[in-house]
Amino acid sequence: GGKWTYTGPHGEHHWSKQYPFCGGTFQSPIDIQTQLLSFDPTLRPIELQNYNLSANEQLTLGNNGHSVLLSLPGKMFISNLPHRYSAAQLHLHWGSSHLPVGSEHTVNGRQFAAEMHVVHFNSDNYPNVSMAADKSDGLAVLGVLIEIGEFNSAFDHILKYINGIKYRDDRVQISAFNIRSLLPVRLDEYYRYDGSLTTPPCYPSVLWTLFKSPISISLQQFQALATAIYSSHQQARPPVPMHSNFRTRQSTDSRVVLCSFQR
Ligand SMILES: NS(=O)(=O)c1c(F)c(F)c(S(=O)(=O)CCO)c(N[C@H]2CCc3ccccc32)c1F
Ligand SMILES: [Zn+2]
Repeated sequence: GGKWTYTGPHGEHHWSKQYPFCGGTFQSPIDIQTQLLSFDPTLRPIELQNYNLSANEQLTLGNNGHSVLLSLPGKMFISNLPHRYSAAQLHLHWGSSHLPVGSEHTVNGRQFAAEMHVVHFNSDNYPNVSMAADKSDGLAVLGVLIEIGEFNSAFDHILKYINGIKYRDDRVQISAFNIRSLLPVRLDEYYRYDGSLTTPPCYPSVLWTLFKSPISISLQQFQALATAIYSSHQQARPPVPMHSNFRTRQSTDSRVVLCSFQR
């Protein structure tokens, strides 16, 4: 991406100067206020196809200076949305080792340690994620809240390679695995709203699905993520650690957040 950052002179309060949508409507993330949720019985359990990738496939794990990204094959898709939404990539947002709160979405003001986003694009209407990114029906992102707790062996498929992508534009090839194992057990309980990319260009093009159940990773796994990664290139001086790569909460305005569950 461009030269935007999360703090300083190119931080989020300056994004809208170069990326006008960042100052617009339908922005993400937001605080999910559970008292204001509207139950929608048409919100069915999320159905995922071809998420169980085999170990002899390879995926690219990379550092783009803003996040840690895992490329995903387009054969993975969500099958019960208004269009087929095919997977493009997943990436993470996290806090810092001193402040282990770094989720983008919050629930009743509670910020979680981290958040994972699985980015999909409308492959019925567009050839790739870049062409879909600025279209109102272009993207569907699955959000997973991450808290500190039990060791997460599924996450270790990614975290064990973290020292190979320390610097901006580092990339490694990793063995694929069952991406479903990164998601919570309950795919039937989620929040749904219309929002945006949480990074520039902030296009209001995202159908957000945020699962109610957080997943857990261990403190050691979190610390590895929070301390291993730099936003700067390997040869850059001084090195710029990457942490707290989350956008602050945006106003919900007149949007109503739907939920797939009662109680
Ligand atoms: N939190 S989020 O889900 O809104 C989100 C990000 F947080 C994020 F960092 C990225 S990015 O590609 O790493 C950085 C510039 O878009 C994307 N990238 C997506 C969106 C647009 C686009 C276009 C081509 C390839 C990937 C992406 C993203 F969708
Ligand atoms: Zn994201």
